[in-house]
Amino acid sequence: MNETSETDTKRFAPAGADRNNYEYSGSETDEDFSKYLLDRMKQLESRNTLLKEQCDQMESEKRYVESQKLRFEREVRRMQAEIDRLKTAPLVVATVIDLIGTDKVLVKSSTGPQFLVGISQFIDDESLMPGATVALNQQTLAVVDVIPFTEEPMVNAMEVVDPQDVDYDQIGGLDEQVQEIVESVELPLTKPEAFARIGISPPKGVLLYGEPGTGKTLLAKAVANRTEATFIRVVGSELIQKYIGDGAKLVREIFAMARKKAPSIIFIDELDAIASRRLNDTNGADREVQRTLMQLLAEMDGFDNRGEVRIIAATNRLDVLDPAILRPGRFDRIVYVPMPDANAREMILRIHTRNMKIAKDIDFKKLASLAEGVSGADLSAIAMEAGMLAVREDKQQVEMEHFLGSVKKVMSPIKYSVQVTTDQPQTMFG
Ligand SMILES: Nc1ncnc2c1ncn2[C@@H]1O[C@H](COP(=O)(O)OP(=O)(O)OP(=O)(O)O)[C@@H](O)[C@H]1O
Repeated sequence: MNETSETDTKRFAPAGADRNNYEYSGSETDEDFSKYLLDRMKQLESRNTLLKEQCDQMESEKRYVESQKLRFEREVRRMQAEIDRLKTAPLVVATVIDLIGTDKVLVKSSTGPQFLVGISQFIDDESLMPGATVALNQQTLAVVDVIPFTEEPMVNAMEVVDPQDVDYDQIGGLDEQVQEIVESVELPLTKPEAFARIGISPPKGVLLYGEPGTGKTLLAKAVANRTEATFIRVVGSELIQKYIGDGAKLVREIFAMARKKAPSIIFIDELDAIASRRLNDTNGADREVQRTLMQLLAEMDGFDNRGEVRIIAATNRLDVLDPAILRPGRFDRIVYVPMPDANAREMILRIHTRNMKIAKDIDFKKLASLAEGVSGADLSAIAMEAGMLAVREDKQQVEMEHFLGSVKKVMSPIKYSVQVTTDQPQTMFG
């Protein structure tokens, strides 16, 4: 320690002494100096520990930040993909009309015009056939996808009814109408050669019109049963309301299905919902109705009169129908289905009580005259209600009094509604 240099002496100067002017005099002991060094080492060690701890903490923060970075990078990639997806141009939907050679196809776009377009190499040749629905690239109009044919939405819009038990003898008072239906629907399906022999085309469609519950559906079911045809029932209002935007497509699919299941009868109930006269100020809903109607007209124009698909439509409002639907070649048989007169009412009551146990003295004539102004559906309700009264009284058979009670019950809403309509103006105008 005696050889300690001048700088060292300055550095080891005791605390509190003036370090620059300090002269090592040799009076300080080596012991003091070792103590000083020990203190200094302890200080440095604790400082080192502290820095190590800080370093560990920084390391773990770094790892956390790195994992966050990865997470955000993934999120950015996902958002980018979403933006790209949203930016891609929509595909145009079209129907294949014909295949031209191996690499061209004639399509009719959903907006109307026809195009001769190319086919993407990824398209399976087998699925590309006339009638298939395809997606076209918006710029090149090349076919990029074949949309699978689905019967699913249609199954809900229409009913394939089994009209097993309905026959003409269950229809009361509509002999003329039955005759019309036999000529225009039954015979073309069962004896097409008779028409060919004479050289005339049977009507494609029959339009039944009349009040609700007068037997229009019943007529259609009976003819379907006679001809053993598939009976497809479509309700016009459902076509529009339930399948907004899809009405036209459904009409197409319904006809496709009818052809597949031929012989078949398409029964369009509430035709007025899709075929009412067009108004000038067309809103979205009207346009939808129009598209559906146009598709119906196109389908009717497109199929062969002598084919095995017949159309029967029904409406309560002939007056609101678009004249286009009544043009020759479409619904060219228009049949009025009237409310039953007294004779018809008697007949309908007899039909609906056929399978009931009734007393021998039932005066059907009297019941029919009492039930003036009621429809076939009401008469069916009268028979059912009389049966219910007999059951309630635990009777062995249905008596005249039950029928009288039931006529009164079923008639009361009719009387009420007549009263309301005649009373109303009086109340309104004092
Ligand atoms: N002429 C009739 N002969 C026998 N039963 C009838 C007759 N008319 C109606 N009915 C009875 O009323 C029920 C309902 O009739 P249907 O569904 O055929 O009426 P619709 O004219 O098609 O009515 P909507 O216009 O409301 O569709 C039938 O199932 C049948 O029981």
